[in-house]
Amino acid sequence: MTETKTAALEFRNIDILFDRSGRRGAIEAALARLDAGETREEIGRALKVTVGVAGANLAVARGEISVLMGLSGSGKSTLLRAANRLNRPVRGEVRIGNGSAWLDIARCDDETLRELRKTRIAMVFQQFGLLPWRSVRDNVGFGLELRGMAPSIRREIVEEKLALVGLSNWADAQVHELSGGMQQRVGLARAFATDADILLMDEPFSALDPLIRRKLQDELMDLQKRLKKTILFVSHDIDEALKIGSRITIMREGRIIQTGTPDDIALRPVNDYVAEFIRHMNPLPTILASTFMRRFHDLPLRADGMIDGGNIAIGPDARAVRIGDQERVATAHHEWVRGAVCIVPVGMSLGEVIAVRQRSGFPVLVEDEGRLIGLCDDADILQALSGEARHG
Ligand SMILES: Nc1ncnc2c1ncn2[C@@H]1O[C@H](COP(=O)(O)OP(=O)(O)OP(=O)(O)O)[C@@H](O)[C@H]1O
Repeated sequence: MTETKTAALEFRNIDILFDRSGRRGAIEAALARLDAGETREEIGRALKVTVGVAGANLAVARGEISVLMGLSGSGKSTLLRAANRLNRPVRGEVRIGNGSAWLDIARCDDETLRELRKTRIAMVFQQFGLLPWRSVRDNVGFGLELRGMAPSIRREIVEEKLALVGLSNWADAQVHELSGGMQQRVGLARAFATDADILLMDEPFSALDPLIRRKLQDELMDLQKRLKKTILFVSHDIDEALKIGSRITIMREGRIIQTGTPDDIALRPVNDYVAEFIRHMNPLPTILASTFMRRFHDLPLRADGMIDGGNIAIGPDARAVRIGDQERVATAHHEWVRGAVCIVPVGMSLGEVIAVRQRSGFPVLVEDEGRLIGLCDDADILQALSGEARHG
């Protein structure tokens, strides 16, 4: 399996059950019923055992942001918390790469687990998990302090991480003096300070108001470009998931329904349940030109040899374009001049394509690594807006 090679963290056949009955053998009985195909609800009713996660398989690749998405109670946090054994699976493995070998977090000894939590896996919570009576600096350095790191070295690392999240001037402030968004930055800095390569983020931004939330999402994506951590991120917001996730996993009633890239989820939902999530997303920042443009190789040629794009014709050298009986130049959108047709990159979002289309007044051409490959006209944009995006 190629995924295994590059995975930093891998869940294999994970079942996590919670016994509310206190009866001996309840978990084993629940597993037997689970294997016989009974639902979470049936098992809960019959045995007072909650199925938190069932049969979950997920590989999180090194350096990616993998988002767990689903409604409340779908098992996202339960699965996430198995990654540092805050929840212990009753069956299955949680594998983490350790040099050239794998370690099973679900079964390793306590000493190894403590070491992993200190050095490899850090967690950022929704409610920040900060110590309000400590200063910002002392919160960021908390994990290092626990590790027994000397104050002078600790201070250096803490300053560096505070600068990373833009809080250098707040180092001596008390945490309660900070706004929610700033407190969450302290949480991020603390996670970064440990140098953990795996970050677990449980709805870290959901307590924040929408503007701050979007800003922190942008900041996280920026930081991630530089730091290249492996991030497992829980969210119940499809827009957030599609924005920050390199891969998204949709969960329902403890089970994984679909794992895929944002495009897979948005354009190729495996069933109505996933499609329903997608119907509620905001397509403007999410859908990319690559997915709703018309590709040149799907378009007919005109008698004069130009590609027939309806309202626009594109010459064989692909820079000479014709609208009606007028020749136009095609130019990169950031070098736009009046009367020109704009060329945008294939990764441009629907919202931005609309803005460019609006400004130039012409259909928009799409390029990939310097080569023109397609176009977006009003009909393509409307189809994308109405959820009928073209498949890439
Ligand atoms: N420690 C626990 N003890 C008993 N039941 C639990 C425990 N943790 C989770 N559960 C149950 O497991 C199921 C999945 O919960 P989980 O918190 O993982 O869902 P979630 O998708 O993260 O939801 P939310 O978005 O509301 O946090 C729920 O039915 C929950 O009540």
